[in-house]
Amino acid sequence: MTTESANAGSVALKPKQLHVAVGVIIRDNQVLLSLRSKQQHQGGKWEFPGGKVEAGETVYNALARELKEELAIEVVSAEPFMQQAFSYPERNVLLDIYLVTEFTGQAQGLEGQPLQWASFAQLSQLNFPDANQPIVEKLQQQFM
Ligand SMILES: Nc1nc2c([nH]c(=O)n2[C@H]2C[C@H](O)[C@@H](COP(=O)(O)OP(=O)(O)OP(=O)(O)O)O2)c(=O)[nH]1
Ligand SMILES: [Mg+2]
Repeated sequence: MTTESANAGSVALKPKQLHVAVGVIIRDNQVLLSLRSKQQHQGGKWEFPGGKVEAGETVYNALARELKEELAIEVVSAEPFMQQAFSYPERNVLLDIYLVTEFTGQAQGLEGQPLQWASFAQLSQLNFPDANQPIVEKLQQQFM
């Protein structure tokens, strides 16, 4: 059930929360990042690839679908890492973050987006959406 339908009919509607499946794709101690296009929300910033969970979809399935659509990779193995809620002035997000520890295929920016592999230390130097700060910190604590 989406947040919206769960709240349908209630008096005080909660702000809409967008559920997002996010993949921290790790290979050889590096993480795959994708540049959000200028037209997107939080455009021009680096992201961990992923996208919105659709109605009736598991987070894992959403993650696998998005990584195939955006990067042409097939998830073989992924595990939950953390959840991060964040309120931007214009929307509330719930990031459902998975570690993608095994995948097949060579990552390409299928939507024309630049990609880069970054070390865990390099993550501190890059511009991410504000919601990502705790994710970067936890990754650095765990993997550096
Ligand atoms: N994928 C991703 N989204 C993030 C991250 N950090 C962060 O705040 N977000 C936010 C930005 C967006 O508001 C939302 C993701 O939505 P999106 O619009 O990119 O989702 P999508 O891939 O389904 O995109 P679209 O087809 O609607 O263009 O989550 C992140 O690291 N990765
Ligand atoms: Mg996306």
